[in-house]
Amino acid sequence: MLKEILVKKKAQEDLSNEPKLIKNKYKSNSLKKALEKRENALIGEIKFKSPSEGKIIEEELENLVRKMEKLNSLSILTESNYFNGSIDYLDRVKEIYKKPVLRKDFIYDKRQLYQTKRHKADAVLLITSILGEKLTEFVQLSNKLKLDPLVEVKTKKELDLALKTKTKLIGINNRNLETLGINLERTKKLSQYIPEEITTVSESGIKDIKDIKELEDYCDAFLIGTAFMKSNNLEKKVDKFLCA
Ligand SMILES: O=P(O)(O)OC[C@@H](O)[C@@H](O)c1c[nH]c2ccccc12
Repeated sequence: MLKEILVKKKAQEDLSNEPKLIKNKYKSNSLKKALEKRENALIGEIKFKSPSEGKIIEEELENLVRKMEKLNSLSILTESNYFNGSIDYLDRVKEIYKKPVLRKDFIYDKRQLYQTKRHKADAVLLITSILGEKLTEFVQLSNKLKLDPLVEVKTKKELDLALKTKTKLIGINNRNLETLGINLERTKKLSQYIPEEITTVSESGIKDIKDIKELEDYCDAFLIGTAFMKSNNLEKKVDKFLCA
């Protein structure tokens, strides 16, 4: 799956004119800091479609943001083919939501980091299985651009690579990107190797308070998308998760 997404993305995206920002024109909000508040350590994700769910929701982006505004941070899917996202969503969200916004996409080229910054995100997802040994350089450039990198891992080997970088945020993805299956045990298994000073985020497949209770001793924060998007009362769902 990951491979297909990347092939299509690379074929469509023209990064040749992406300006390299010299000055940091945009101030950014620290995602790590936002997640340090134990009672609001949630990243709410906006995604309209996904390979595992198909179509998820049809609603105006701004409406969704307003309903989620109590959350301390948001993740915005910007990949277009498989997730119906758009890079412009970042600008639209930042117009009305002043807390940290994470760009959720498939980053393979450093120019995408400048692009992310230009579209005003505060943080960026870096997927270890895409970047491999290049991860260190990408973390460095993200930090330089004041884009908090959230480094995503799925295996112990990927985690070892992530720990060699200067990242302060690590996300453990509970979803297998090939089979799309969920395994929450992965958070339990991998978190034990992550040093205290790093903020550990458990990503994907968290459906209800029970899942949060099961994992809360193993991580510092949660990234939740589908459960929010599919809820028939999003504001209430946000309140419920915030009280967990
Ligand atoms: O909708 P969920 O199961 O709550 O998952 C959210 C998020 O973790 C998931 O969208 C995700 C995690 N890593 C990714 C990488 C690319 C695209 C999407 C993702």
